[in-house]
Amino acid sequence: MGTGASKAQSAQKENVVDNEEKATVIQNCSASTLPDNTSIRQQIVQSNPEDEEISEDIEQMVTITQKVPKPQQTRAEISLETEDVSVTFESFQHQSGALYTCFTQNGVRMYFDDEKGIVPFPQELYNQGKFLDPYDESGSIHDDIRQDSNENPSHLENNRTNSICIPGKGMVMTYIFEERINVCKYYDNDSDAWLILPLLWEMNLDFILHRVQQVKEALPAITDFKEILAALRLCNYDPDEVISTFFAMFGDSLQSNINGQQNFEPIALQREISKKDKKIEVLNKKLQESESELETLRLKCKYFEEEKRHLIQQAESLYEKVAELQNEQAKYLHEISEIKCKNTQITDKLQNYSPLNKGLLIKMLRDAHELSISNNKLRVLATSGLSEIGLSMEHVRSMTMSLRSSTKEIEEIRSLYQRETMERKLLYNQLQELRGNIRVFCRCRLDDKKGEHLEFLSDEDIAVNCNSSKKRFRYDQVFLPQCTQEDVFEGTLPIIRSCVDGYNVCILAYGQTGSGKTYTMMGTEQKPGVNIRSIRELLHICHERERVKYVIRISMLEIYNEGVWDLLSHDGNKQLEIRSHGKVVTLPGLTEMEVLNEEDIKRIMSFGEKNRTVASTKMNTESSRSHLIVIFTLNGVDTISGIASSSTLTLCDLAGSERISKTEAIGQRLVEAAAINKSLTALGQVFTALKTNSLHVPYRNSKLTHLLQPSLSGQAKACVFVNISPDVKDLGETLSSLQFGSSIQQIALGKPNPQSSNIKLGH
Ligand SMILES: Nc1ncnc2c1ncn2[C@@H]1O[C@H](COP(=O)(O)OP(=O)(O)OP(=O)(O)O)[C@@H](O)[C@H]1O
Repeated sequence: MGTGASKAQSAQKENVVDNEEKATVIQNCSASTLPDNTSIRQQIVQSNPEDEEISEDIEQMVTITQKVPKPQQTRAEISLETEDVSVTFESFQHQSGALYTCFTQNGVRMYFDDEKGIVPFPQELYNQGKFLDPYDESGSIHDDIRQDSNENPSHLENNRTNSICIPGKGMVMTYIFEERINVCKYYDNDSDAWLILPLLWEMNLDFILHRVQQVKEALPAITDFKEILAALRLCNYDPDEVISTFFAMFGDSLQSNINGQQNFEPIALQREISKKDKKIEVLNKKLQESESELETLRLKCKYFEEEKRHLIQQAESLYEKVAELQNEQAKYLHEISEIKCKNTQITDKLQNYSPLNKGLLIKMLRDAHELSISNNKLRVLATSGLSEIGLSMEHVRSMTMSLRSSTKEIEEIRSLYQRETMERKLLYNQLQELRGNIRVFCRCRLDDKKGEHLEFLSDEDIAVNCNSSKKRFRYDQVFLPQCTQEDVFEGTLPIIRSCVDGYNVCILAYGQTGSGKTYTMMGTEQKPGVNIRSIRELLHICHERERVKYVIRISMLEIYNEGVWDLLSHDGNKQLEIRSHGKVVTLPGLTEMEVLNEEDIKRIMSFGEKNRTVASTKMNTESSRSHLIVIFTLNGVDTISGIASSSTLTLCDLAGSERISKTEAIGQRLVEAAAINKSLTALGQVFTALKTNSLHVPYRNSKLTHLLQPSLSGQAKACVFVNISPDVKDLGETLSSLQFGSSIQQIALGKPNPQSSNIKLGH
């Protein structure tokens, strides 16, 4: 790997945010910026069958450019030399602000579509923007396509100048301008302006090809030239910048490929995962929108149901009234007709009928008439009420229909979402397998003093705001201050289980003093930490596997001032020597105690803790100035097959990681701080060597790394907790811890392999 790669590594740390943004842009424009040759050909032939010959030429050119011409190839070999082809480039400004490069070939206007490649310019786009006339109304060249009207080609004679043959235009001059996007332009004599040179033609420039080749050589894992070219454009044709951006995107996957392993699977998986993530995001959004639409419909439906009930009640009471009135009317009519009949009879008989009765009759007739009018009014009212009810019913029916279809749509989206999420999970697991087995978690201490400087962006991302810049870090998981001990243990559960399958497992807590390492590892009586929960889980799994007989032993050690001390020895604190034979590390004389249940473990650990306190008091130091290591050895024998397995679970509460300069230590404290610094630096060096697949991993640079060698080599699974304080006064230490953690995040221990090298204790 050349200088580009080493530059890339340091840039990777410094420019996490910048590179991530660029990476997103590169990913967005990659693979779609240049079309695939078959699709170009199809599209051109479809749009204009007579142009098959031209399309063949283009196809040939794309094929050649995709294969990357060897340096001795001349430009003539890869240019489009068909005489009868006339190409005119145009710029189309979409109302969204996007600028499309179009060109016209034999009367057909084509453009570079981000997804489909070269396609005929869609009819519907004509109304959504305008073609930029190289000359605006005032006669001057349009700003969006003009590079610099003062820049005459004759002034631009340097190594950024080139020339290229564009069919129909002949040789044109190209120039790489000093700006970020679309920097390669060609000089168009007809319009006297610098116009954008499409990527397809840009591939013909030696200047560009040389840089593409440089990136390709440094990163053989990136095989797509279109992607490299698009990235180069974004990075001002600086191959080093492109390399570091790709590092930010693919990290250790590129690293392992550089080291000769021709396995590009992780990159493809990462791409797949990021595609899936995007899809999931879209589906998620759609699901949310549909759900909120459904909620609105549900509310509307509820409202109309209420309305319907109300109207039905009204109609019922109206019907009752109408019926009552109709009865009354009928009664009156009956009475009237009776009276009328009697009246006629009486009139016939009595010529001089009393004027009083006549008046009564007239009054009754008038009453009957009024009753008939009010009856009609009621009838009209009842009819309109009924038609209103009919309308409401219609409304409710249509609402129910759309509710039903929305529910169906939501169900479909939900099942699609679940499928995508499942697929993502599968891909993620595959990626984890390929990456090796080191998980890095970040946990923030619970504190009222949480400042604005920490931003928890997602389950995996945390950002620190300092000096008006934002540094972003990605972990396997970020635990918020309010996360419980149960939540935190969930993350480590899978690797604890693999200890029973014969893997060496190591859990480390890293962070400054007071950041919550001991709380995470040991916890309290009521809220036990990872230590107790892990061993509980181990005991539980061992108990479940009836066929295998397990023997579990515990040892407890302390590393203080580069000395290893046995905390379980009964004859006071005993110093131990680390010996190694090949990959096997031994600690002759180390006390190991067999444990059968949780009570045994608690009792033994509290004995060890007491020994630690006595020792630290004797030495006038604080226990947080040493590394505490608890090792569980698990030996299993399958009672049926007789197969034996052996593994270790190493739990490590590291000493505070604060820098010596901060502690202002002198005398004994300075010696302590220097020892801690040495061992944590050695830990960092081990991780760096693992990251670069170095032939030599400096495990022996400190007692800590020497002891942890079997748990940090290719045959182990590890889990690192980076504990941070939310207090703004700890900002510096928080940043340095997060940086340490994120550098481990990119390490692959290698594919784990059960039952290999081990810590052999007490021999
Ligand atoms: N997530 C948390 N929730 C509640 N209390 C916490 C949490 N993390 C830490 N604490 C409390 O913060 C204090 C400091 O934590 P702890 O002793 O675990 O830090 P440490 O990093 O181990 O420090 P040292 O290096 O001195 O051992 C303790 O009182 C602990 O109970």
